[in-house]
Amino acid sequence: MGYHSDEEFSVAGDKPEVEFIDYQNDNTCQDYQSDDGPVVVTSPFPFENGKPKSVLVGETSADTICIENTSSEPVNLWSVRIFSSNPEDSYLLSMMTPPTNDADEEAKKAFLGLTSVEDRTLQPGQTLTIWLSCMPKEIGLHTSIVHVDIGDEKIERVAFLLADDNVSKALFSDKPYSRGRGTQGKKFECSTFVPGTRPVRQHTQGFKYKLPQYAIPVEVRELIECKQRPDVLSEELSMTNYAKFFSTLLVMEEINLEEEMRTYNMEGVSMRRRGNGFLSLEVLGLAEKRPSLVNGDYIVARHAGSNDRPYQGFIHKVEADEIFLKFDDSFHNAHHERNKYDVSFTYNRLNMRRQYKSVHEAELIGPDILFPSQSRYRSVKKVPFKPLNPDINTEQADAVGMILGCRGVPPYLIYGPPGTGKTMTLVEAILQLYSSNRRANVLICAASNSAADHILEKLLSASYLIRPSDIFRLNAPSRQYDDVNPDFIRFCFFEDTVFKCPPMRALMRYKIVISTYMYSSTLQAEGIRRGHFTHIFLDEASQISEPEAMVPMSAFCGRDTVVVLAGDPMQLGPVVFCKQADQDGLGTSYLQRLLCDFEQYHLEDPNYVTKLLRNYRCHPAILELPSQLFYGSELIACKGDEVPSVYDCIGLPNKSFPVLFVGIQGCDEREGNNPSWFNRIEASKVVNIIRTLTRDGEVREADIGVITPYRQQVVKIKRALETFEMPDLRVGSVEQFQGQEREIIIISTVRSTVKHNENDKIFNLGFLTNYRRFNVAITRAKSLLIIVGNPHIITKDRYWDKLLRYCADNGSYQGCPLPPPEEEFRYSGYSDTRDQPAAGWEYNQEPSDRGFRHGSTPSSTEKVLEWSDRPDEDYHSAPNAGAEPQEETLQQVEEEAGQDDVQPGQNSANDDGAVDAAYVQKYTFPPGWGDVSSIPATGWD
Ligand SMILES: Nc1ncnc2c1ncn2[C@@H]1O[C@H](COP(=O)(O)OP(=O)(O)OP(=O)(O)O)[C@@H](O)[C@H]1O
Repeated sequence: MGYHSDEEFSVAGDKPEVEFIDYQNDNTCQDYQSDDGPVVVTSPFPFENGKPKSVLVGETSADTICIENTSSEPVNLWSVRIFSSNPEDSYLLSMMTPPTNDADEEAKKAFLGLTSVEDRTLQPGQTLTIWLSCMPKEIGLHTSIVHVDIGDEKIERVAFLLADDNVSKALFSDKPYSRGRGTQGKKFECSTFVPGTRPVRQHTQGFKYKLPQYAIPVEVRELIECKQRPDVLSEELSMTNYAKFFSTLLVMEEINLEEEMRTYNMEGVSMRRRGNGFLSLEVLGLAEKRPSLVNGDYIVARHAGSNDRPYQGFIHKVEADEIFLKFDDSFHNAHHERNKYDVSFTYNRLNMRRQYKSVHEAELIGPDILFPSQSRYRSVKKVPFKPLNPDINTEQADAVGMILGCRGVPPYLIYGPPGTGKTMTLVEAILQLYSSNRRANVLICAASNSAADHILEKLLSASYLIRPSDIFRLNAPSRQYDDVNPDFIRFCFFEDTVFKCPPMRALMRYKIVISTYMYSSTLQAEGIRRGHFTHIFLDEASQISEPEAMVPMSAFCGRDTVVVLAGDPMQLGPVVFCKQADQDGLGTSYLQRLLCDFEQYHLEDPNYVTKLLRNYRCHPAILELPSQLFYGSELIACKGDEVPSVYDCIGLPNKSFPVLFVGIQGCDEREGNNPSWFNRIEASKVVNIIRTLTRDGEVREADIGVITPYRQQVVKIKRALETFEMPDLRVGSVEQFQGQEREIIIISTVRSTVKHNENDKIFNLGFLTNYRRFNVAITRAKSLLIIVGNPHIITKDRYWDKLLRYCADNGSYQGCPLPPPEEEFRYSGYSDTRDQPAAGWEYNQEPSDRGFRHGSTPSSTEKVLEWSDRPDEDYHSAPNAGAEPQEETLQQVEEEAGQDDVQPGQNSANDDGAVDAAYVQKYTFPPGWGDVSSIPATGWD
């Protein structure tokens, strides 16, 4: 289908450049060669496996455009011309075969590239062959629009080439993506099974406390599976319904996780006999933790298609994509290599059980933790102290003084925007307690292993004070020994490189214990009682759900325990997979509930709370935008505004503005059955920037961090960096960087394809549209922030667009042509209720105001009206205009979004970095073209 119009082409001088043409993998402009008219024009550079053809930078690629007159009359070919190319002038037309890369110089010189071919007659049946060639100088997508003006027809062809370099080429994947994952949720009916052989317990000591099962009550399960809302969720949260309320939310979450885990079930698979009496099973995706399985988990298997009683197989070892299992002996004896099995994975309930227990026991610790009343107003006597850290400012010192003066609950809160020294204040308070109060026993909890290590690191930087034997870093056995910084190993307890909880007598000797929230329950199992810890510090407390926060609190809070929470509700919140549970309260952190529901916190009574606003981390230019967008411009930049000259090597366009947007049109892809996205072109660009920065040795690799929202992009960038041996350079997700900082942060945004149709322009940016993730990502850099991404995609999200314009307005944009400023969207809603600044809460945008205020959640109806009210864009020049809209079902989209970078049981299984849930949107979009609005319409309508 070509485009036919009665209008004339625009005059040459008016023609716009191709700014951006998008495509989708499986349907392209490639089928436009069968035109209705008498002239047939072929499309150059057909897609390969649904993707643009890959070419190497510096090499010439050429393909033909054949113009055939199929009529019985001669037709006049008025012109064939390159209407526009991106990058500019990257394509040429010619009447002869362009010289190949190894052709001699003379042939190359003799080659005459044109931008247009004019005036000739095509006889009936005659075919004219014209060559379109491109020699990319840069990596990224190269596009060209070719116009053929023949007889009465005007026909358009669009060419795509993706220019790779050696780094991106090495990341190329020829494994096509398929959504197929296991048996897609097929329920494996088995109420009982033949028990398997458990691995030997990793704990040498018998736990004094046995964690109850907390089986899901049948009636609650039925209710939730029938999509009915349990009554308790409509009640106001109180001391009497606290355990029931949160248990119900946990059940909803657990059922969701079970379903998710079932989608990995497999049918008709084989197992292999391995040494030491194991059977091994290949589980594709295991390396990416899809599913997340660790030693001690189990699967259930039976002969394929049978209804036999199934067998339980415990996982004794996990290696790459294989698990090593032990079933009952009878299963092993009956096994033949040719046997086929149906396999069901089970969700690891351990962390859920810890949380059920925590909410049940929370009722025992009384209302001062759960519902700190205003009637029992407290007046804390600030304790004077001599700061150990000479840098701490007045507000931080006040907070420490108050913490030292606290006697028992309610909790004390330190909250404030990124980089305002919350962790530093906690560290000062801990060190003051340690050095001045020999009775003090401190427990510090963090949301992930990396966050817990970060606190250990900060404490150790004052190591002249702390005796190493007084401090202990508790690790779960599932944590890999090699994952721990060798400097920290002496603070851990392990046997044969397996981490353990030390025996009670050793535990009692430590003055400072650092753990993740979840694994702190092991201390209780080991015998530590309530009241042992005089102080409990909960860092990044806004990142965890209330039941998670209750794990250490309900286990260890005695009457006199001082509890201190630090966090920022505008940064990443709790990980919740079930949308309903998320909305009903599981997505609200305990810290947020205190700030929201209790006046003494809400009004920032200094007896309960300190708010920090001085930012010491970021260059003022890095800070300005997040301060404006999320903190009512209240943030005070305390870092100097010098930009080190060592950054000149990357050619900062504005030398005093260290926020650089590097625009690149790459290709977002997925491979195998892994739903996470990657973009090899961006990966290569990131590596290139890193190599330029570190070339002279003035910038250390440890000073650089790479943040990208997609797990697979993390893998690809790490792989690309392996070649250049940069082990100290951290590449991770936003979640893994929360609480952390680097001199230089490079963000790779990955997404490069937008899907939408005429009526529904809701964007498919997935993880990028979470404002909290955005806020965390852009506030990690101290001196230089570089964003590598496709500006045409990024601009579709309100916040990323602001960042893009912020860079452009300050002359700090490099790369492909910028999209025109988007029509100012009136955002009455966001991509979902969690996706707006603090659902139910928001920082007040009035600088004079206090900061927080209650807000209301715009309804989704408002959002739809808003979008459908937008004037229709000009679609008729789209090559697939008129194509049948393809509707993706909610389920498909949920599957896609839900799997993006979140794995059920990930935290439960490996106690590792928390990840935020994907928030699901419903999209309707056509196959074929993406951003149809960006195809130049001039001349064709
Ligand atoms: N009073 C201060 N003077 C100088 N530097 C400070 C001060 N307070 C904090 N910093 C520095 O600011 C940076 C951020 O501090 P910190 O990590 O404690 O902030 P945070 O509020 O916990 O950040 P986030 O919200 O991102 O977790 C660190 O480099 C820290 O050393």
